[in-house]
Amino acid sequence: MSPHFRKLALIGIGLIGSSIALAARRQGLVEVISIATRRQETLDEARELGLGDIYTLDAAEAVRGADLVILCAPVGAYGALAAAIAPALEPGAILSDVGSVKEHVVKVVGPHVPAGVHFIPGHPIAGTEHSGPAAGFAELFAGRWCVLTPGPDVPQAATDRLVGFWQAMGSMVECMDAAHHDMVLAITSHIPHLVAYNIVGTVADLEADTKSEVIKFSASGFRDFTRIAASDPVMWRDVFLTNRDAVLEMLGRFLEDLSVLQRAVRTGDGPALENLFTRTRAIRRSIINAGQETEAPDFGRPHDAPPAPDMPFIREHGGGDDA
Ligand SMILES: NC(=O)C1=CN([C@@H]2O[C@H](COP(=O)(O)OP(=O)(O)OC[C@H]3O[C@@H](n4cnc5c(N)ncnc54)[C@H](O)[C@@H]3O)[C@@H](O)[C@H]2O)C=CC1
Ligand SMILES: O=C(O)C(=O)Cc1ccc(O)cc1
Repeated sequence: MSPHFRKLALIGIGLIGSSIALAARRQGLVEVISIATRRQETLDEARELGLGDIYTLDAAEAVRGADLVILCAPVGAYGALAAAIAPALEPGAILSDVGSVKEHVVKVVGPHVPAGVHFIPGHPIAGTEHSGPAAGFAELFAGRWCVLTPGPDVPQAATDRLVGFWQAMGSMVECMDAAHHDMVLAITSHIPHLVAYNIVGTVADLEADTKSEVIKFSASGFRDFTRIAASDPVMWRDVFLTNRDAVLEMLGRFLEDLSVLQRAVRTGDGPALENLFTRTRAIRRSIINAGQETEAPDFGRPHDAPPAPDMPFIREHGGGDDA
């Protein structure tokens, strides 16, 4: 099944939309890229960066004649966007997205999808704390997972085509149920971001003199949190508004475990602390050994940076039979 598309429409052109534009173009996966944004300023920036071929403020106009449409805006905008583009979607087209939550997307986009259009929600588990059209880079998806959550009515051939598209951009692809995705991502991505926003927020609320001391002497642990807590406020607001149940479920467990740790610290329970820290160190090592992370993550390369030195990774792990 060819991962090649005639016309790719990207609705929203921030970090993820621009990275798809650059990667799809570099891999020769599309003939024409049309880009729609809400604001003229963002559209002008995308044009200056040469990310596409057609630029418009009208999302319906952008999707006309497209055989692949990917929503790349914050998930809170998806319902209105789906309603706007629905009448212009071509029969046989694939409609997908990149949102960090999936059940909500199925709920707000699904009802607008016309018969004959194949709706396959997606989520590349790859990103940085940067946003906007200039933040994207073609290697963003290399060696990273992309989750697809096709419904039962989607023809296998359409799913295979989209799997091929992501693999050709270097991703490893897995299909799963939307609710399962949301539960897994709540603990692996959403709660870590909430914790980072919280710890940096705690520092932000300290008295001025203590705060400047913290910033002056911040060790790498706190600095790592500040990177995550610099992530896009609107995007993350929407994640927590739309994945509420799974986040609350996982937050409940997290707080229970934090209470256990609090008790261990209060009672001076060294073995309990050492035991946990030994188990968590093993998790980090298993992630490194699985090849999903390097000791020094290379997030945030600018879009015009030279190809990442680990690009052969694409051939080893992506574009193969991971789906
Ligand atoms: N930032 C990250 O690391 C990752 C983000 N995602 C998902 O990708 C999507 C886009 O995120 P980013 O590219 O990081 O965001 P971004 O903030 O860099 O870009 C979003 C773009 O969406 C457009 N937009 C914003 N509001 C809109 C509206 N109301 N209607 C139409 N267009 C609108 C604008 O063109 C804006 O540039 C989100 O749904 C997010 O959950 C998925 C994986 C990683
Ligand atoms: O920058 C980071 O550390 C991230 O965690 C990037 C990220 C953000 C949101 C997603 O849905 C997937 C990946």
